[in-house]
Amino acid sequence: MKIGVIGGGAWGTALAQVAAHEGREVILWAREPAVVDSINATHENALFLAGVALSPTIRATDDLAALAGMDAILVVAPAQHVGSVLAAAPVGRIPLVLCAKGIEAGSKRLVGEVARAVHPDAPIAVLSGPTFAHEVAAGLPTAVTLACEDAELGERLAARLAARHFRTYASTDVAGAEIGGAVKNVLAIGCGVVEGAGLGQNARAALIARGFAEMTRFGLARGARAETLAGLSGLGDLVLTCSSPSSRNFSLGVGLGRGDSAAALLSDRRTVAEGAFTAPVLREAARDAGVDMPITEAVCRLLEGAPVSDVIGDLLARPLKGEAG
Ligand SMILES: NC(=O)C1=CN([C@@H]2O[C@H](COP(=O)(O)OP(=O)(O)OC[C@H]3O[C@@H](n4cnc5c(N)ncnc54)[C@H](O)[C@@H]3O)[C@@H](O)[C@H]2O)C=CC1
Ligand SMILES: O=C(CO)COP(=O)(O)O
Repeated sequence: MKIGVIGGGAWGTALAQVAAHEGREVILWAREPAVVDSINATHENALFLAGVALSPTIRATDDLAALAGMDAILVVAPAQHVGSVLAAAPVGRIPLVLCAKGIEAGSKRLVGEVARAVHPDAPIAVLSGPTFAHEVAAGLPTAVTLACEDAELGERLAARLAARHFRTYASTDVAGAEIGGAVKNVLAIGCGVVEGAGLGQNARAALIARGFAEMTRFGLARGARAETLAGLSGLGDLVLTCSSPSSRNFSLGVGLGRGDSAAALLSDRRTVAEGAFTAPVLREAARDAGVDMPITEAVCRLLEGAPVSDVIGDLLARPLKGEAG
């Protein structure tokens, strides 16, 4: 089986490593010539996944045309860039496995909707779950959701992308898998703020639980299934990303919680914190759908520069309500 990977960041590289270890032929497209050279010459991605010895069979390229004829293409560019990169890729009817977590600004589309618009003949699947790239690349046990509306294709892809330490659980709920991954990044920024501002463990647990309620309300309004949101790609990833400074979203939140500005925190990073881009568009999408998302609203205000004490004070001052509400 020939696997193409679009995106030479940490996650594209880790997924390429899993596939190559399973004996797949892997071609990875990267945007940065330095990544292509580093992978081909030294079998390491020194820019985005330094210190991991990659399989020498992974071939990197800067030419999207090299992905023609693959059996499946993993799409691992940041959510805001998936549309433009896919538009230049020779996809046709090749199954696309979408691995980015986010909502496109402006269009308010999930990544699957973006991919369908660009390549309407390509079957779409979503791979999502609690997956820090460095752990996956190190061969540590990991489990993900592999969602595809075509159940038979989904099971085939799940079998072919799995490895002994990388368990894939098939699902047909594409929207559910996508929404969990997109929303958890925003909530992880909020949990980071709690950490950075020293608000305590109780507050963080409350934010995870009430954040999950938000994710569920939004997901159900957009056609997701509750069991998907409670699974690996929803609650599973929410718990991971909200508990660890390994998360770029969580660590962005820690900086905000300490009083640094979003602009300063985002300006000197090469890696992506998807929640910063998803938060404003998620807020718009939630308002469109008539869904109350107070934590998402709070994260947006913090990204816009509102003082932490004001935002937390306003969250706590909201009228009391029933837990199911
Ligand atoms: N790193 C991780 O542990 C995981 C990441 N993801 C998701 O995978 C996606 C990619 O993230 P990472 O691989 O971590 O990236 P990264 O943060 O390691 O690297 C940044 C990536 O963004 C790309 N990029 C920057 N500007 C671009 C542009 N204008 N056009 C196209 N690409 C551009 C770079 O080429 C590079 O591949 C994100 O949606 C992320 O949420 C999902 C699961 C785990
Ligand atoms: O999606 C991830 C883990 O599942 C990675 O999280 P961060 O993008 O916040 O680092």
